[in-house]
Amino acid sequence: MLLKLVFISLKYLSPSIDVAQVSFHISQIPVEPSFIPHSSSISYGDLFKWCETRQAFIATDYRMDVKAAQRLQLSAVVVQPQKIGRTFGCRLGMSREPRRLRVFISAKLSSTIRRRTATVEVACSYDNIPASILESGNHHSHLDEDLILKNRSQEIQPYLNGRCIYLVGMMGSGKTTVGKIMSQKLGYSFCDSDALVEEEVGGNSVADIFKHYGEAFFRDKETEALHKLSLMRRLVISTGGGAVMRPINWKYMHKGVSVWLDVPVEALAQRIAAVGTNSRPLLHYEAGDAYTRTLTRLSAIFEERSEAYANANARVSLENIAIKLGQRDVSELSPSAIAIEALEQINSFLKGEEGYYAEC
Ligand SMILES: Nc1ncnc2c1ncn2[C@@H]1O[C@H](COP(=O)(O)OP(=O)(O)O)[C@@H](O)[C@H]1O
Ligand SMILES: O=C(O)C1=C[C@@H](OP(=O)(O)O)[C@@H](O)[C@H](O)C1
Repeated sequence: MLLKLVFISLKYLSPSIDVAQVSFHISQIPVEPSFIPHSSSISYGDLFKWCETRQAFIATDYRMDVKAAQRLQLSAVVVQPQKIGRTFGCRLGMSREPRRLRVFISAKLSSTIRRRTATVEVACSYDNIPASILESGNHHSHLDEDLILKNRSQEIQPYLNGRCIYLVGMMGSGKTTVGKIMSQKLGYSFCDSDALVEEEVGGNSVADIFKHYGEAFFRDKETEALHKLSLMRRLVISTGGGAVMRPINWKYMHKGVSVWLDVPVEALAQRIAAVGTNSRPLLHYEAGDAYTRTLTRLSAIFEERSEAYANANARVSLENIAIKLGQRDVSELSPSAIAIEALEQINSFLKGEEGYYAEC
C-alpha cells in the first residue's frame, strides 16, 4: 500500500519566517500492508528506517521525540495518524521551538482504494494564518526534488565508477531534457549523439543529413559517434531514437549503463506535435493533422523497436511513475521526477550486478 505523507521544507525554520516560503511536497512512501494508517498498526521503526535511507525527513511519534532526528541532523516531523471513518488524518507538529508549525492533513481514501493508493488533501495553518495562504497541495518543490536527485546521485556514484549513462528511447521521450538533469546531479558532462554526428558532418542538421546523404549514411555516422563515446567516461549520453536497432551500437552502449525512457506513444505524439516535426525526418511522411500524423508514425516505429529498447539495463516507465505518484496523466510528470526514477532504476541495476554483494 502507498501511504502519502508530507515533506515539509526546512525553509520555515528561518527566524524571519515568511509564510509564502513554507512549501509542501507530497510524496509517496511504499509501505507494507501493516502500515495502514492506524496509529496502532503503523510501525514507526520501519517508517523511520525508510526515512533514514532517503535522508529526506523523519517521521516519529511524540515519545520517540527528536533525539533520533538530531542524530540524523534532520528536523522531526511528528505524525499522529488517526482514522476517521473512511478518511484518515495526520496531525503533524514540528518539534523545533519556539517556532511550531502545525499542519493538518486529511487524506481521503478515494475510489482508487482497491488499487491501494490514496489521494491526499492538505490543509495547513501557521499559528493564525489561514491555510489558503500557504503553498500546499500536490506540489513538488524544486528544493525537495533537488535534494532527492542529489541523494540518489550520491548513492549510485561509487557503483557507477565513472561509467557513462546511455539514455535510449523513442524520439521525444525526454532523453535530452532528463539527461541534462541527470548529468548535472551526477557531476557528469552531457552529450547528445545526434549533435556529435552533426558536428562530424560539417554542422549539417540531422534533417539535412537525412535529406542529402540518406538514412544509411546517418546510421553509419551514428555508430561512429557511439564508438567514440564508448571510449569516454563520466558522460550522460542522449542517443538518437534509432540507435538501438544496430547490435554493434549495443556493444558500445554496454560499456556503460543504458536506460530506456519508456513513454507512451500518445504522450510522445503530443510533445512532438507541440514543437513540430521539422527536426525529425522520420516523421515527415504521414497525412492528417499534426497529432494524428505523428501518432500513426510513432506507433509504427515503436512496434519495430520495442524489443530493441528492452535491451537496456534499466527501464524507466512513465506509466509506472504516474501510478507511484498517484497521477492520472503521464504528461503531468516533471523531468525531475523522471530523472529521480531513472537514478533509482540505475541503482537497482547496479545493485543486481555481479560482484555488488562481494564489494559491500
Ligand atoms: N517530462 C516532460 N514533460 C513535458 N514535456 C517534456 C518532458 N520531457 C521532455 N519534454 C519535451 O518534449 C520534447 C522532446 O524532449 P527531448 O528531451 O528533446 O527528447 P529526446 O531527446 O528524447 O528527443 C521537448 O520539447 C521537451 O521540452
Ligand atoms: O528515432 C530515430 O530514428 C531518430 C531520432 C532522432 O533523435 P532523437 O531521438 O533525439 O529525436 C535522430 O537521431 C534521427 O532523427 C532519427
